[in-house]
Amino acid sequence: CRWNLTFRQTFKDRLSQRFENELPGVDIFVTTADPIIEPPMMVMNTVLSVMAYDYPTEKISVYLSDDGGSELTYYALLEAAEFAKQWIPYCKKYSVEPRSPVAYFVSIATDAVGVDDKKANDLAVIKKSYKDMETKIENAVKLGHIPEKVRSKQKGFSQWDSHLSKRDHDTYLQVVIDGRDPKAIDVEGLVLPTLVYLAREKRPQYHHNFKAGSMNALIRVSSNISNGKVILNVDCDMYSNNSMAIRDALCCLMDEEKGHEVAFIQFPQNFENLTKNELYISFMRTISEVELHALDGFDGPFYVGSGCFHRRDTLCGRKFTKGCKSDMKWEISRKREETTIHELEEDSKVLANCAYEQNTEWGKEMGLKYGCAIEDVFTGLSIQCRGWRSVYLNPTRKAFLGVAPTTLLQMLVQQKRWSEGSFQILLSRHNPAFSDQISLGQKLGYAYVGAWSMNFLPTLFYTVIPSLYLLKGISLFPRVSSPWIIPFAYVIIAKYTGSFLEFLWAGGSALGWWNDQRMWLYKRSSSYIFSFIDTILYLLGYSDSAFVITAKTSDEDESQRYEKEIMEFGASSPLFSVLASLAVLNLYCFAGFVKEAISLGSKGGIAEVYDTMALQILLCGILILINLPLYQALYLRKDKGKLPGSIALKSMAFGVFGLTCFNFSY
Ligand SMILES: O=c1ccn([C@@H]2O[C@H](COP(=O)(O)OP(=O)(O)O[C@H]3O[C@H](CO)[C@@H](O)[C@H](O)[C@H]3O)[C@@H](O)[C@H]2O)c(=O)[nH]1
Ligand SMILES: [Mn+2]
Repeated sequence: CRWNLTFRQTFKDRLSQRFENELPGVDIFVTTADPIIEPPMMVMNTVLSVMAYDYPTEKISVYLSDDGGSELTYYALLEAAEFAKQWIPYCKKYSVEPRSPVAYFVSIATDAVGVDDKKANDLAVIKKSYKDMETKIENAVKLGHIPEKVRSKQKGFSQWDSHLSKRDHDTYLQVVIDGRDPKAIDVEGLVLPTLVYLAREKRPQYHHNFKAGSMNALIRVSSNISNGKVILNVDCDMYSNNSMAIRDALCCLMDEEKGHEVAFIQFPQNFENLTKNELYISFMRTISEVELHALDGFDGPFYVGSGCFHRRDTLCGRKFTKGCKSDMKWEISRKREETTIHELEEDSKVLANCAYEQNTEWGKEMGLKYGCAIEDVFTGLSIQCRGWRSVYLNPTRKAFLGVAPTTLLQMLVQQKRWSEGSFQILLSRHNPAFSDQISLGQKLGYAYVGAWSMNFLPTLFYTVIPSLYLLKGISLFPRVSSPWIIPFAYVIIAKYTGSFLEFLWAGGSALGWWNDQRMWLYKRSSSYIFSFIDTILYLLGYSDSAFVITAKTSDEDESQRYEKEIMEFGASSPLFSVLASLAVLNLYCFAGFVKEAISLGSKGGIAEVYDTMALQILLCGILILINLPLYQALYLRKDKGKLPGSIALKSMAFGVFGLTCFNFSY
């Protein structure tokens, strides 16, 4: 994975010089699924940030897909559209960065600007408008529905009159800002980007295919409304942190020599809410700063969902053909200038109905692929198998910032979904090994993530067996005094110094690396076991794969502990039962060994023990150190984030049971 790291730099001024008047239309998709887990205010900040890109506004169209089918989200979008009229000109006037209002307000030190200054005045005005919008939206959210007074003012709400539930409703679609309308202008009189709300039809008898389903509905609806040649897709928490990102991506897509081979440009997933030592997701650092750069050296990175620019036609199944340079036209084809907005809405709605995809290639060769827990990687793979390459861009000013999981359980559940999806790909007939279109390096890249799940086997082996044998006094590794220790010592030292230095190089902290080792262990000994079992059951037809949405909020207590980097357990999940049982088993083994060693020590046989058992002592000892926060959560902590008593009991019972079995079998 580290053979051919590739780093790219773009020259945006040259893009402007050559192509400023021929820049393509860009359709931006934001997906949300639940107004509770994904608060409308957060979603609106993302929407506003992408509406305000440094790019000709008439060429930007923003589509919000709401799988929650919630009128609260719709209402929030109406309010955001009003606020955009002030926000977009403000951003352009002061070259604001980042362009998510809330992130911007946090980032500027208010006391730095003079009071009578024009800028300070503008800032106060814009802040006030933002507050007003926020109050209105939050009040509606608190209330749980839209007050009749507001409802009656906007005919769009009447779509909800027939609403049955989140899983059973018509298509709701409204062009909130019609970019073609000469009256759709901001406070400075400049045109606004097009803004569309979509909640695709949901019926219990049709599978909705989660995010992939909503993306496909968006692809069709947008093709009927703005038909931008480039599609950017972001998760609802991933706001734009760099207003130049569209131009960065276009530098790669419009490159006259190589651009025609490129299907998509992936930016890394970075996070805003990280603590100093990244308690849970420090591994994303290695993925973003090292592994994706490495894949870029082998014909391109995976498509990892958020922060990715696609060519519309390659996303819809187009094959790469050598010498197709000439028909890559970029002109904007704003469709149907003459249709009225009402007509446009009505015939776009049909495209988002459940039955539309029946007996079509959607979900197979068209659009995002269905039937995999990570639709993104699966879709990217199929694009690469059609001969395209992809590009990884990681500018210094991060292009997108999102919300990382803030509890251990959220992280483990997310990891379960990711490893399950990768394993599904590996076991399917789409296994990249069979493709003759993708390079060996890329195949190895897919194999590496595909095998995540299976890693639980060696991990379980190494966390259980050497410790049990340590207790028994049976040595499994070479003696320290034997030359056979050299390969072991070499691998251990080289691997860990390597990964430590790399982590620091990638911008992490020493403690962050230590946390990373813990997460390495926890993912492998919980998420991966369950994803392995679930994938096998899924293949045998016994279970259906689901998409558990990652929560993007946490309560006051929880976030305080997160800030202080205290690990959050607090739930009785089977994932925790496994982790606690393994930790307790190791504690017993180590304690038993220490007791034994003390009595041996008094008889003088201790040196022999160290010589024969050194590696097992090291391994078991490190497992204990790494598990310290878990023991605390089991036995010492009193707050809500501790492990529940039931898990303490279970893990103790398992520990005793494990030891007894082992004793009897030996
Ligand atoms: O039925 C659904 C479920 C999810 N989503 C949206 O999908 C996005 C990602 O969901 P999240 O719970 O945040 O998942 P993550 O694990 O953080 O997301 C990563 O992994 C997913 C695949 O597992 C990809 O879809 C994402 O793009 C990628 O960022 C969010 O905007 C959701 O609103 C939907 O639109 N419909
Ligand atoms: Mn997410």
